[in-house]
Amino acid sequence: MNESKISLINGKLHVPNNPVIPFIEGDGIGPDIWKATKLVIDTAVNKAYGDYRRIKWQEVYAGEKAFEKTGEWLPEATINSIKKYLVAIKGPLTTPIGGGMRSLNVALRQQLDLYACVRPVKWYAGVPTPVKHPERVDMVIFRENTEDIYAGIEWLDGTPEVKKVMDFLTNEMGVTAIRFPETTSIGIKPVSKEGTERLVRAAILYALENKKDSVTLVHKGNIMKFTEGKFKEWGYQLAKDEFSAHDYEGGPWQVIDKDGHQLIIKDVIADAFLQQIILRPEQYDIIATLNLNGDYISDALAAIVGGIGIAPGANINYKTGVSIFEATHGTAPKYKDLDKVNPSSEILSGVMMLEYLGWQEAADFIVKGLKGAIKNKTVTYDFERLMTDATLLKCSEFGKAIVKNM
Ligand SMILES: NC(=O)C1=CN([C@@H]2O[C@H](COP(=O)(O)OP(=O)(O)OC[C@H]3O[C@@H](n4cnc5c(N)ncnc54)[C@H](OP(=O)(O)O)[C@@H]3O)[C@@H](O)[C@H]2O)C=CC1
Ligand SMILES: O=C(O)CCC(=O)C(=O)O
Ligand SMILES: [Mg+2]
Repeated sequence: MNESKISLINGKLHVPNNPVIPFIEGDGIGPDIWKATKLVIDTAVNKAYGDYRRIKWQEVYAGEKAFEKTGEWLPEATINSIKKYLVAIKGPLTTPIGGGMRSLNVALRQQLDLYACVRPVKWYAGVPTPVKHPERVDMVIFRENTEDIYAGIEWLDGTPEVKKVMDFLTNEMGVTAIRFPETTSIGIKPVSKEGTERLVRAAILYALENKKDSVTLVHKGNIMKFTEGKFKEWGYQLAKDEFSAHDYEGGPWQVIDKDGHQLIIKDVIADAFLQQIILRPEQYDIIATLNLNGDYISDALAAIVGGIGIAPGANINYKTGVSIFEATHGTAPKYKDLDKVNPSSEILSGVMMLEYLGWQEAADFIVKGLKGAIKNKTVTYDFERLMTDATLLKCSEFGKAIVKNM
């Protein structure tokens, strides 16, 4: 057995003391935030475990760097390496808008079947925010990561393909509601029972493990009845079938009783949810939602606690153990190579990765360092511009400030 390979045995992650962890540096601001992140993670692991534990980083390629080196945007070797070593971390990758290739980020999630995009959102004291009570926000988003309109099934207006689909819809399916059939592009939104169930199951298990008060199914089921509506129905049904949930105050809300703790399963329509997270965020803990809703909600919630400079995430398949940790934000191209942006999103994704490995002591050192740097008002531009008397740090300097405060 290769001692430095993380493995999943009987559903449990086995982590050697020197695990190989593949990383993708990323495009745009990727190299800057990765440098700061690597420094912070390596220092925290060393501080927590000395020479006993150390990550063996293995660079794998995707995006612009991959194209330069191999002529491919997402080489097979990268996918194979992540499958082999199970746990990986990545920087953001560029996706052209409109035409051009499909998202490499989405491709990685789909090819590795990383069905849960897990994005915790909470406020760190001292971070400037646009709301009065950011401390009331403490949520974890479970975003379905492999289906919905992100599956990329779409046809461009004016092509023979879209004409074929249009003919099928009008002639064989009796569709009459397409307003301008000659100039319409078409996209398809697949949402399955299996896809919904594995996502909602992961959200409920997380909520029970962490003794949270509620899981909220966020959907637009009033309009998209058979996709978003079924997501809600399948979610409630799973709570009943697998967790013995029963009606709460007459239903449709459910309640799960476990070890003297009550977990409420509820639902809310997505637009109403987006105003309630600003007005009454304390009513929400764990959010389970479909892919597009989850994308919007991630950035909206991040803004409430200080912006996407401090919004971590993970893409996980709980069955295979394969996971990629990554910031919620993108490549912010205007800041490329300026050593300017906030590396906190990537660093906190590293914290999630360490927690996933069970290396809690190292994760705790990073959070302590981050809190210290923010408390001292030594911060990057995104926070500094909203604070008074703060010291403006570069991306790399902020990494060092975290290390200093560990
Ligand atoms: N998972 C991934 O790899 C993702 C990739 N993308 C891709 O990234 C590219 C750019 O997307 P775009 O829509 O501009 O979104 P970005 O998230 O890249 O940037 C939007 C704005 O967010 C702020 N921001 C982003 N990252 C940071 C940071 N680390 N610290 C501080 N502020 C930050 C900046 O705001 P300000 O201008 O106010 O300073 C920036 O201009 C696209 O190709 C997109 O497809 C997008 C999201 C996720
Ligand atoms: O892949 C992309 O370019 C965007 C993805 C995204 O916005 C997200 O996952 O939050
Ligand atoms: Mg997004």
